[in-house]
Amino acid sequence: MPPVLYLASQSPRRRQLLTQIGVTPELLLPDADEDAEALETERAGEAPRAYVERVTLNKLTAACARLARRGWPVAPVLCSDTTVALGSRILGKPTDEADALATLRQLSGHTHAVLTAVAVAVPAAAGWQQRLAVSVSHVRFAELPDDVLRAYVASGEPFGKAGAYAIQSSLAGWIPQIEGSYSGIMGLPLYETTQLLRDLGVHP
Ligand SMILES: Cc1cn([C@H]2C[C@H](O)[C@@H](COP(=O)(O)OP(=O)(O)OP(=O)(O)O)O2)c(=O)[nH]c1=O
Repeated sequence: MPPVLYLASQSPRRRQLLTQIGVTPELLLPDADEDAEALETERAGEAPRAYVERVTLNKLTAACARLARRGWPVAPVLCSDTTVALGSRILGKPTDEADALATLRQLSGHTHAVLTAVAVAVPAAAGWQQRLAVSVSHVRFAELPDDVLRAYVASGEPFGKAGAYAIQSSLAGWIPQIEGSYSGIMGLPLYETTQLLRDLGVHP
């Protein structure tokens, strides 16, 4: 029997969030020789929204190709990407401790945007039907003391996270205000995801 949904994501948070809305996905993780980072390459001058949409559709296309290559049963596929933007500047995942510290210092005392795109492909008569939605949230950080930032970076928490932080971590203690979607900031906007899955007849 094919699964209800494949989740093409290495993020344990996305799996946890999908489970929260009653979907237990089958994981469709990249093969060892796939270059997942290449799908997230930035283009000079590209706006954050265009970037997050393009990367998410890249992930989806790669996931559908993976399914076909493996000969796994055909079923709907879901992908997502989270991008942090300070104005028009994209703040990606930190490359090392210095980069994480520099990123967090830029966020300190300011409001930034968190954009999460979610895309779903469903099997159709000719290939796949694709749909995408984007959730945009705003997060305000208080002034972050340097000793707090240094300890946070030393904890390892920033790595693998867009913008070098997680809202579901201790740094939440320095966020006086968010506007938008808490689940979207974490990595999968549950309202938009539910709407897409309902529209496509995947999940009630
Ligand atoms: C801003 C923010 C990001 N994040 C995480 C969500 C994502 O996992 C990560 C952004 O990287 P993504 O490239 O969106 O996702 P990923 O590489 O972890 O997983 P995959 O591409 O396989 O789906 O940052 C949080 O967990 N909390 C936050 O508050």
